[in-house]
Amino acid sequence: MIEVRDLRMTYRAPIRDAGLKAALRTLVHRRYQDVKAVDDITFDIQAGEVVGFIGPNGAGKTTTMKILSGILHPTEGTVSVLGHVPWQRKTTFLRRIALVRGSQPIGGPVELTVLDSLRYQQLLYDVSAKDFRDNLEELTDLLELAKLLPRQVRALSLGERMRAGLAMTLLYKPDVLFLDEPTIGLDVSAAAIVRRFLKSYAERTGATILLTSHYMGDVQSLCPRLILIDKGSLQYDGPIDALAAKLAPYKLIRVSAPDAKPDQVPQVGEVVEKDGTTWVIRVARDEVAHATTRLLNELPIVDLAVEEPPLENVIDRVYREGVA
Ligand SMILES: Nc1ncnc2c1ncn2[C@@H]1O[C@H](COP(=O)(O)OP(=O)(O)OP(=O)(O)O)[C@@H](O)[C@H]1O
Repeated sequence: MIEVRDLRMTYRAPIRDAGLKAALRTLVHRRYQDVKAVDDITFDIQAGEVVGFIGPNGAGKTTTMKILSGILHPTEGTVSVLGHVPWQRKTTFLRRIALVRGSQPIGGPVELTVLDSLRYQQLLYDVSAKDFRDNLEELTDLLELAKLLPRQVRALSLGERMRAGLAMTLLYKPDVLFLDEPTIGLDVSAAAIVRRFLKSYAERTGATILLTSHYMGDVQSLCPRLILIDKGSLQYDGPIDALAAKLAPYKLIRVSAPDAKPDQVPQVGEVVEKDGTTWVIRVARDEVAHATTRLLNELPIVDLAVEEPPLENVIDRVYREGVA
């Protein structure tokens, strides 16, 4: 469905010294600096997969998304999406894909009402009257749009714009969806509506989705697979569950022992959390069996659980220290 081979993108960014004089000088003599945004990325995505595409700020996620959706022409490499070269921008390709950007969910005229924007989209994408009625009914229901339909786009809040933007995009049922930070800036409940909607949309339609987000809640609830990039290079591509095992060399043991004395807890690892008589202890992965046995033998334990470290912590560590 999506094939990316040896993808590279270098921007030529204009630069100049500070000050008015320097600004005037650039009118006759421009200087540029090369910025490597994507540096040799290769991956495949199969039909129906929902993949989280993550990385720190400036990693190259948006650039890759723009190339895959046909907005940018890469410097090097080959890409095939639905059998098309995206930047050729054939109508048959554009009608089957969509790029939704959380920072700018609606691209059309802001004077139109939401319903008129949807009708405009119907014309642009040649959606039949029946499909329009059916899809609109379904999207209105799932995205809680009824009250928004008669309102002007310009007067919508960011969360409302996102919901309306998703409806406009999904009205023509694209097979491939590129979502660039779909919950950015949304409050907890608006983000939850968007997440719930995307999950059910993916399950019902079997759409292929590539999603970037800085909120691990998004990727954890939606994406069984993660692709992690940093400074334009691929760092990890695999199941989300295996990421912690590969990248975090420890597990957490949560023990609850109401009758234990505070100094009775054996030194099996670093205590990272303490709440009354419950301790969370960080233990090296290959020490877990030994540590658990000691805890069970030496403490009056009522509950013990071995947990993977939270995804946030793993990702934060990877962003700060890189992949070993
Ligand atoms: N039009 C452009 N001209 C020059 N450099 C650019 C341009 N767009 C992006 N860049 C640079 O390319 C690099 C990758 O940017 P990109 O927006 O793809 O990163 P990102 O992973 O989406 O980041 P974020 O999480 O902050 O949105 C950055 O160093 C950025 O400054």
